[in-house]
Amino acid sequence: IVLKVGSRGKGLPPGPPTIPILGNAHIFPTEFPHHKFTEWARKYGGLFSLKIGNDTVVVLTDAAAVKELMDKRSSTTADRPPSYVGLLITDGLHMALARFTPAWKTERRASAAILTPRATNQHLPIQRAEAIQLLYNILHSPQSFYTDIQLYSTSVIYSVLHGRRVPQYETEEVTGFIAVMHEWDALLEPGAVPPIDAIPILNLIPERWEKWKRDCKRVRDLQRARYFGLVEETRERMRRNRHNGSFMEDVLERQAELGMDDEMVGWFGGTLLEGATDTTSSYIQSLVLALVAYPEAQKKAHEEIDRVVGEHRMPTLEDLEQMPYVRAIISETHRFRPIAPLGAPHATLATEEYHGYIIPKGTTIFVNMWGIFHDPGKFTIVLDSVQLILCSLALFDNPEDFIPERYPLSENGTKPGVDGSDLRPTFYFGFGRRICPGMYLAQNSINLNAMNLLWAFDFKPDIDMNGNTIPVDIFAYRKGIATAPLPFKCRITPRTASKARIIENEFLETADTFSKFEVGLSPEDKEFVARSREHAR
Ligand code: HEM
Repeated sequence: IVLKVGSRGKGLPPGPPTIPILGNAHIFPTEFPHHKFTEWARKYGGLFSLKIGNDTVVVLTDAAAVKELMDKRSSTTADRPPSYVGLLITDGLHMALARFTPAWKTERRASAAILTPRATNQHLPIQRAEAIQLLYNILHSPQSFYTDIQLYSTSVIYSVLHGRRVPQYETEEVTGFIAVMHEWDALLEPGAVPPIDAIPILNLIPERWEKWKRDCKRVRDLQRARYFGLVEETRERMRRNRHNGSFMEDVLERQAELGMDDEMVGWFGGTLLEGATDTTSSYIQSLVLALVAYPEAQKKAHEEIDRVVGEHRMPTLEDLEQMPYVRAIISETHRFRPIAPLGAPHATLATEEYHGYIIPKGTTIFVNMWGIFHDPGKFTIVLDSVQLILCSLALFDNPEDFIPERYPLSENGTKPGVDGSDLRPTFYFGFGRRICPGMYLAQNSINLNAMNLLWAFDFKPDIDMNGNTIPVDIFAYRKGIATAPLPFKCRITPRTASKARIIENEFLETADTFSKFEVGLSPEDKEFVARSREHAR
């Protein structure tokens, strides 16, 4: 019986050879697992399995299987694998980690009512104002573009959720929040804590010998203080009739109708805050990285945006309709560097069968987005005659390159002749009932910032003291379920003096939009806001 633990049972999809008891645990990748999973997918197929002790993991690197199992059969694949750390820190109330529980369903319902395309459009003015703030910050201190992008995504979601913006990166609301969130991410990394979900007996080790348990407690206390404090601040403002149309006001007004107690409201707000920040900033940072690394694509986008928008005004969301190349750049950034290369793990609520394979109840499923979108069989393209000659008239395998030209050729960027209909443009936002509830809000942020940044700036590699170019490293990414480029340097300059002037003027006009969100600021932040407006005048 012991020897059977860890073995791949009959009917499971194939996978790497197992050893007794551990199964594949000894070879489970702990860093950038999407690379190893992609290698295994090429060897074992679009549906392969791993055994971790008695637990089963299935990895999907086949878009048709994803469509069928994750979207169409979502009623049985919408669970999450158990997370002891998640339970310890958030009592199972973190929407992104929660199992398929009544609490998750309640939070999901609450987000669906408020994060629809129509509802998110109400938040466009603050997104637009923060996007102008980002341009202004980059214009004046281009070297801190990386943290200014993080400031953008944090401030937008603070305003949307709690009606209270954060005006500078250095403020505790940004740096403290990001530090704790990264500590929390580290605790969720495979291997960071003993495998209590698979071997519950390990939980009997007393807390004084388990640093990770003390870390969980500290993270829990810090997160509760922030998230619950923010809800209390919003509640207090509502008591004083100082409503400003924020998302949490709506939740608090409908709290009883939504069936949410105070604990749930606190963690709900916290989950949305976490879900919105690193993801949006990671996307924009990857976009900048790609523009620096691929000047030809940047040049074409500049030409298009100049043709459609011109010199004398900033782009608006409506302009995007007329900019197929900029739209292609937006899609290609998702494909080139998906922010969650393995999505977020789902788990099965019942046994499923697919193409003769058995996927038992309780299986963890990863969608290998990296492997799907970096498949040379699907994403090889030929650009033009010059490249054809360079490649000796052969198709070259280039999913690793940033080539927006894929998109005008097919909706999902697959090479001509390959059926990409199992993919969809929102694939990067997840699947079935678990699809990202912040998708529309995120898309507005992405579209606004992609257009603004391309309209306003030239992005070039940094140069050293001797004037030599320092190329960016397009592979230097942070570990974790949600990745981001590591901080990098580049030169960002305004494309024309008149565009710089427009940014200055538009920045002054944001004061009106910002005023209702500049509540509860610390004295330092208030002074910072007053100083930067004065300086702009
Ligand atoms: C570029 C931006 C973003 C990307 C690429 C992204 C992507 C994703 C992905 C892949 C998932 C996992 C879905 C699944 O399990 O199948 C997810 C879940 C989630 N996202 Fe996003 N997201 C983004 C922005 C946002 C924003 C702005 C918010 C909040 C307003 C948000 C809140 C969440 C939440 C709460 C979940 C968990 C949903 C659940 O488990 O039911 N995300 N996101």
